[in-house]
Amino acid sequence: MTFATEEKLQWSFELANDAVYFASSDGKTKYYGFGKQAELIGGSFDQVQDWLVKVQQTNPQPIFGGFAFDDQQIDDSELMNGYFFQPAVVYDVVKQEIIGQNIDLVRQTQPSGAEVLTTKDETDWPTRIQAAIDDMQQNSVHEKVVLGRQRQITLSSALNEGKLIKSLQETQPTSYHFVLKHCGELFISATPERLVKVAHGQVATAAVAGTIKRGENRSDDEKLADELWHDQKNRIEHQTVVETIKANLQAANITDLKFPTTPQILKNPQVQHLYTPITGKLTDDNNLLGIVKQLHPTPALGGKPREWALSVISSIEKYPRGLFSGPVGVMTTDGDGEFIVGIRAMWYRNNMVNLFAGAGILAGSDAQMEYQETGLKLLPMMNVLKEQTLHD
Ligand SMILES: C=C(O[C@@H]1C=C(C(=O)O)C=C[C@H]1O)C(=O)O
Repeated sequence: MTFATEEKLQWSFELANDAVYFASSDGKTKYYGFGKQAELIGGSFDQVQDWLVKVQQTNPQPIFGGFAFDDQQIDDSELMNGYFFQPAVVYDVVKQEIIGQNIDLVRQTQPSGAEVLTTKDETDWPTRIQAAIDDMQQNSVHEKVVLGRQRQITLSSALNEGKLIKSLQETQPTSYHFVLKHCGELFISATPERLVKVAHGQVATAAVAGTIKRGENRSDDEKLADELWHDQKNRIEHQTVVETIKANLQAANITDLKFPTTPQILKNPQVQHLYTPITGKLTDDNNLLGIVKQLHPTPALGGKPREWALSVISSIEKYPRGLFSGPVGVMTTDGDGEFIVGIRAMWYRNNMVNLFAGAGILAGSDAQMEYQETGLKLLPMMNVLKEQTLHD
């Protein structure tokens, strides 16, 4: 039997009530899942762990989903407060394997793509984040907080979901892709950031923090990368993330930690980041979700100290984040799996989307420059929306 084409899999999203698409930037993982044989809404790390064991005892098949960033609730959502499900069928594109009940994938007539009708930004964001900058200038123990903003967009019609996945692949080829659909809501992310991958006892994570724009040409781009690499503010911001991840991995009993001593540069079409890959070994007294619980939120998404940063985030940000900047991903059956950080993201429902972007704020931050940086981080999803109206 021939394996389904990706085009067919993408088009099948439209029909499914519950669906998922997850692809890693290294090309080693690519799944499409449809239908639902089990679900858990809004579970804590421990509840998801218990549920996972139970569900996979009955059906040893992959589970997909995500944890909300924090405890703040989004009232009108069944997806954004945390959602996990086990699809009835999973198409493993890399292995060309079908896991679960084979279903008939029928090519649908696609709706025409959605057009952007109105856009609302939080233009008062720089003024609001200034309070956090002032606080950090006065209290040196308050080192870093990542503050986010949302762009609310109304669309002329529903999103064309087949086109959406194709656009992610074409416009964000160097990112992870994650699309989670449940009852008419979608969470979409084209993130550069892995939270943790566990495969055969090996643990891989990374610090991604510190950002600069891309250059107009190669030499300009290299100059900007060099500027980022030598910039004190960005290096401190990055080092905070590296040190915290290392300490948390040690606390999670991960051994054999390996990482380069200076950061590398990670390039996406819109921005470049400081990047430090970190690897280690899993010991018997922990597992994938245990590590996620220990790491989340890293200071790349929360801040340092963690509890202070979380309280600043909930008081300064206007709306709860939901899955934005939360751990989202897949858990396969043998304890392996991968969680990424749900950034460069948007939430769709009822012809509306919220786009999300945040930036690491330090005592030395300039609020207006951070606003511009978040503007660049909104571009991946803006580009995906733009593609909705283009003809194939
Ligand atoms: C919070 C976001 O990005 C995070 C913040 C970064 C920074 O401030 O330099 C870089 C990468 C991410 O860890 C986002 O994209 O929304």
